[in-house]
This record gives sequence, C-alpha cells and structure tokens, in this order.
Amino acid sequence: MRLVMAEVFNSWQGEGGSVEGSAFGRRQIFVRFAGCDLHCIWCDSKGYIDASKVSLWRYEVEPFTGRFEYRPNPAPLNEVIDAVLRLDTGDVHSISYTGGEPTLQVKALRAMMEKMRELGFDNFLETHGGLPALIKEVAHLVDYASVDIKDETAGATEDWRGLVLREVESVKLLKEAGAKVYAKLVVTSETKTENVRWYAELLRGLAPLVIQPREPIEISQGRLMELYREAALILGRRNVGLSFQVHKYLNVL
Ligand SMILES: C[S@@+](CC[C@H](N)C(=O)[O-])C[C@H]1O[C@@H](n2cnc3c(N)ncnc32)[C@H](O)[C@@H]1O
Ligand SMILES: Nc1nc2[nH]cc(C(=O)O)c2c(=O)[nH]1
Ligand code: SF4
Ligand SMILES: [Mg+2]
Repeated sequence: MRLVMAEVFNSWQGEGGSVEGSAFGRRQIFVRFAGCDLHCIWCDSKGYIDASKVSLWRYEVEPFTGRFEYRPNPAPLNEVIDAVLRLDTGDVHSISYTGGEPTLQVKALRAMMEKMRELGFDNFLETHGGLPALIKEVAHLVDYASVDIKDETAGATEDWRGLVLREVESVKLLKEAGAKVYAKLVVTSETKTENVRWYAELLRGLAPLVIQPREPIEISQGRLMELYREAALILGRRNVGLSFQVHKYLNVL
C-alpha cells in the first residue's frame, strides 16, 4: 500500500487548549498527509494541498531536531511506519494524523492506525470532518479527534452550511465510536456572532468547542472574548475554551 505523504516529525501538540479530549502540550509524532479537498484562505499548510505537486515527502531523522531527509511520493506504507518508529522517544502520548486532509486516503490511514494501535500507540486524528462516510471507516481506531468546524470566513468551500452539518455528523460518529472528540473553530475579526451561535447549537450536548484565532492573529482580544461568551452561553461554561497555535510562538514544528 502507498500513500501521498507530506512529512513526519516529532514535536509537542501546539493546539487544542484545555478542553476535554485535547492533547495540548503532549508529545506526539506527527504524520502529515498530502492533499486536501477544501481551500481555507488562511491555511498554513497550503504547500501540501495539491497532492500532485508534493513529489517528495520528508521525515525527521532525529526526534525534535528539524533535520529532514526526503523520499519520493507515493510512499510505501512500511516506509512511513519506519519513519514514525525511529521517532519514538518513549514518551510519545499519541500519533497525530494531520494534513492536508488525512481521511482522503482512508485505506492507508486505516491500515496505519491499525498498525500503530497494535504497537501500543494511541491515534489522534486532526480532520476537517467534512466527509463523514470516510470518518466512519476509521472511527473505531480513533482515540482522540480534533474536528474543525469551518467558519464562513474560512472560504473553505461553496456550500459552507452543508460542510458544517457534515462536520458535526463526523463529531457524532467519532463520539459514538468511543473517541474523545472536541471541535475546533478558527475565527477572524470578520467571524459573525450569529454563526458562532449556530455552531454552538449544533454541538450542544455533543462535544466541547475550542476557539482558535487565525494566525497571524488579527482578531482583538475583546472580540475573542465576546465569541467565547456566546458559545459558552449555549454550550455551557465547562465546554468552551481558547486554543492558540503555541508551536508557532516557540518556533517548533
Ligand atoms: C492544516 S489543518 C490539517 C487538518 C485538517 N485539514 C483540518 O483543517 O482540520 C490543521 C489545523 O491547523 C489549523 N490551521 C491551519 N491554518 C491556520 C491558521 N492560519 N491559523 C489558525 N489555525 C490554522 C486548522 O484549522 C486545523 O485545525
Ligand atoms: N506542534 C504542532 N502542533 C500542531 N497541532 C496541529 C498541527 C497541524 O498542523 O495539524 C500542528 C503542527 O503542525 N505542529
Ligand atoms: S481543510 Fe485543513 S488542510 Fe485543508 S485547506 Fe483547510 S486548513 Fe488547510
Ligand atoms: Mg499546523
């Protein structure tokens, strides 16, 4: 089995804040898949969105050094698993599957999650959740999931409302399968209060929400707190948190 990979590295989880299901501050091995079907205008992984343009993938040669070696795509699954295992520092909380969108290569994702679980690792899925039919194929292998709810201002797709409903469906499927799930909403100064209320209503009783300012941050702290309050009034005070991309401030991968 082969997959179109972007990179494999060892770092700590920089996102998720302190809500239940978050792995913020936990050491992980990150497996970044190439290719995505959405186009968020602020995506920080734009170079990996068109899988056909990712001719090489890279793996860190020594954990947490940022020193990489490059290999051609598509990568044999065994090669990717070897790259992950050489980064096992013995203190790894879970394997983070991110991208791009990892669920687009669901057969390889599933095979990899099966193998990593067999080896005793927990699986942490970072997904836009827009394809619940694919989520279904891996949900039973997911220990933790961070599911983005794409705000209207992300410009991710034409049918934004449809996307949000499918994302919430994915949250449900993952939760029913036993995963610890939270939703992540990236906000900008243009994010509408009424939209945040709508996301919160959809998530009520289902999963906690973290609100993550788009980087570089342009939303004011006052506005961020307004959105926090609106979400907490609907979801409950225990079910909302802020999340910042801390790895970007600390200059780690
Ligand atoms: C690159 S995405 C890959 C996983 C999946 N495609 C998704 O969007 O959830 C990983 C995470 O980074 C977040 N992210 C990407 N660019 C960002 C930015 N400029 N500011 C804040 N968060 C960002 C996404 O919202 C997502 O939660
Ligand atoms: N340190 C670190 N934490 C992260 N959390 C989510 C990431 C991602 O790109 O999915 C990410 C990432 O790329 N690096
Ligand atoms: S869904 Fe994720 S990877 Fe795809 S464009 Fe949006 S942030 Fe980037
Ligand atoms: Mg990132």
